[in-house]
This record gives sequence, C-alpha cells and structure tokens, in this order.
Amino acid sequence: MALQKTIPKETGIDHSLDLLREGYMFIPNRRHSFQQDLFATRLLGQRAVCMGGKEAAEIFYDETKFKRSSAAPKRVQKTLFGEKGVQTLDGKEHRHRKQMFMSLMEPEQLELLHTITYKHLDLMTTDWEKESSMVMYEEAKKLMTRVACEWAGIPLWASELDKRAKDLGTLIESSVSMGVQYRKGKNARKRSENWMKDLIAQVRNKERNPEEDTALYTIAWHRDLQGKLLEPDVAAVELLNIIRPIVAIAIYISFTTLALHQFPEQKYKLEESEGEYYQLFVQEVRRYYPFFPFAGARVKEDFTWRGYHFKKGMLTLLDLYGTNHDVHLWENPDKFYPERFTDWEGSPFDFIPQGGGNHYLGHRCAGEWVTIQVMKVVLDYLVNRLDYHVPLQDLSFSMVSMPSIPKSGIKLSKVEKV
Ligand code: HEM
Repeated sequence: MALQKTIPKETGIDHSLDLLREGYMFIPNRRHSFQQDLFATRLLGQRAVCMGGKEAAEIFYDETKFKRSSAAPKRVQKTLFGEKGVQTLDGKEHRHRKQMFMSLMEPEQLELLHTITYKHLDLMTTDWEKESSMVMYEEAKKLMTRVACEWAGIPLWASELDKRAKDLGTLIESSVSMGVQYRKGKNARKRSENWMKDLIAQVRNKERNPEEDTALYTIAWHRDLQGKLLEPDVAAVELLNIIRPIVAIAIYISFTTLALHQFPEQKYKLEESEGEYYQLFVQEVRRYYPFFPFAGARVKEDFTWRGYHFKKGMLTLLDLYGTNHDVHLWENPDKFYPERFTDWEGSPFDFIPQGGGNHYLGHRCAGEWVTIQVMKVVLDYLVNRLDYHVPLQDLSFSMVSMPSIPKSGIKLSKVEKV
C-alpha cells in the first residue's frame, strides 16, 4: 500500500490577514518556502489547501474530484459573481448552463466583436484628440461598456454611459474589499442586476426584440434541464456575467498600454510583424501581469493525490498567478518575453490566467477568446493608428490589491490618430 503523506501545514490560527497583506504572492511565497506544490493553511476560519503548477491544475479541473457549489465566499458572490450563476453549478446543470455561454463564442460573434470594438475605439479616439490628456483605464471602462452592450444586444443611451460604466467598474474593483468599498460593490450589483432584470422582462414580454445570436436573447430564452426559463434574478446574474467581465478587459487594456511603454523594443517588433506577434504579445500580457490570483473549489469525495489525502468538503485554492510564473514551467518567468509562446505546446493546465481545463466541460473562463480578440484590436490600434505621449507618472501596480490596476490608470497625452 502506498504511504500516506501529510500535507505540509503552516502553523497559526488563521492566515486571512496574511492573504490580504501578501495578495498575489500569498500562495507562491508558501509554495516556495515549503518547496512543495501544495500546503495546508487556515483561511476565513476554515482549513484550506492551496496548490499550484501544471499537475495541480490538472487535478483541480477534474470534475470527479472537485465541485464548485459553496466554494466561493458569499462576499465575492455579492459583488463580483452574483448568486446562483454558472460559477456555482456542478455536473450536468453546469454543463448545460455553460453551453449557453459558449454558444455566444462562435467565430462569427467574435468577428462581430472585432468590428464593434474597432468602431467604438475609433469614435472615442476622436474625443481623446480634443483633450490635453486622458486616463486609459477610465476611458477603457467606458469603451468596453459600449462594446459589451452593443455586442450583447443591450441598448445604452449616451446619457447613461458614465453611470453604467462606473457601476460595472465598481463591481470589478470591489471584488476583494471591505467596509465602504464593499458596500459600494453590493449597491452597484443591485443596480446592475435590476438593469439586467428589466431588459430580460422586456424581451420575455416581447417589448424588445434583440437579434437571436445576442447574449440578451440567448439568456432571456434559455431553458434549464427541466425545460423552464431561468428565474429572472438568475437570468440577470448571467447577463451580467457577460457584460461585467467584458468591461473588466479594461484592466488588460491598461496593462497592454503599460507593456508597450515599459518594453519599447516590443513596439518595433509589433510594427514589423505580419500579425502573428500580436497573439504572442497578448498572451504574454495575460501571463506576466496579475489579474485573478487563484480559483477556489471544494473536494467532492475523499481522494488521494501524490500520496496526500484530500478530504471531502475541503476548500482548495489553485494558484493561477503563481502557475503562470512557475519556474518549472516558464524560463525566466519574471521577464516579459512574448516569444516564449512561439514554442508553447498549448497545454490547458500551465498557462491559466483565466482558469484551466476545457471551456465547454469545466469552469474555465467562458470569455477567454473574447478577451484575446478585444486585446488584439486595441493593441493593433495603439501600435498602428495612434500617436501618444506617456507623461511622467507613477506607473507601478500593486501585487497586494486584488485585482491589481496600474496606479495612475496610465495617463496619456497628445493623443492623435495617424
Ligand atoms: C477580463 C479578463 C478576464 C479574466 C482575467 C477572467 C478570468 C476568469 C477566471 C479566473 C475564471 C474562473 C475559472 C475557474 O473558476 O476555474 C473565469 C470564469 C468565467 N468567466 Fe472570465 N475572465 C475574463 C473575461 C471574461 C469575459 C470577457 C467573459 C464573458 C464574455 C467571461 C465570462 C466568464 C464566465 C461566464 C465564467 C464562469 C465559467 C464557469 O464557471 O464555467 N470572462 N474568468
């Protein structure tokens, strides 16, 4: 019989404060000091196992071993995710709901997204040209609110743009917050869900007729495994599960702008490229900069992995940031080097900024292709169609606040189309 090993464990009553203090580096720091891919700790008053690396990701995305129901803290559900959404489902019910999301990610819809993103970017640039300066993160949130709404079939009046973009931004920014910021996040979710609920009701009452391939239509008329339409509040959460993360791409747009500035030699390579380098650059932005620190699940049934016992119900966190920076998987992981993706084999478990595994069968991000598409359009625009200056500012970003956003928001001046 194989020898049962004890998962290395950090001492202490609870390490939630350390998690807040160390942010993205909480799991990588301990993986490093234990010299192991996994360790046990206590978070939010309960025992938790943290793990990282390719093999850990492979086991974490094995549906027979982990489940998602009751894994996400209520706090995160009340701001970022919403309640009873696809993130909290398991098994057949999850797969059926996930198919609804993935049906929106066909090549034609991604092509349409390209066109819409380019159109709004070009329109907004005309405004930026008139200003002495602009802050990329703030503008990108508005850009992505316009893009998300048009792509999803949601009407958006010019007069409501600022209000909606602000609420959607608050949902993203307050995902790991406390006190006033947490309350702001909860209120922004309430307003945003009510907005979505009204739209769903209008479609079901036939007062509004969005195109059939839009998210608004698809989610309003989606039927569950029992053949029933989704409850209005659940449909609202799922529609927001499309809109909110599209607006969150504003963070990657800001990091893309930062990377072009921090690594000026890259701009030359992009200008010279026929297009392939854009894909490599975007992948490297998603690998290099911090976004989601980890994903959480609970052990479905007792099992043993590498001689370690995983007990039913135990909270388990997979180190997304640390896996993307794992020295065993990436050479010089702290170097910004897009060429590394030329020879990357495309494993679904070593490069996991938006989760790992299979998009259709597991919990991997439904919007990964949307994210890449939008980032490529914006990158191409920044490199080939825009002249701008990056004035002196604090270009740092935190490795503690989650999600991390460049501190200055990336201020640009003298913006001009070329
Ligand atoms: C802005 C960049 C984005 C990042 C960093 C990101 C990251 C993630 C991560 C880490 C997960 C969880 C994976 C897991 O639980 O194992 C996830 C799930 C999800 N994402 Fe994204 N995402 C992004 C953009 C998007 C976009 C644009 C959409 C929609 C158009 C989207 C829709 C979803 C949905 C629906 C899920 C839940 C999937 C499921 O539980 O099956 N995300 N995302």
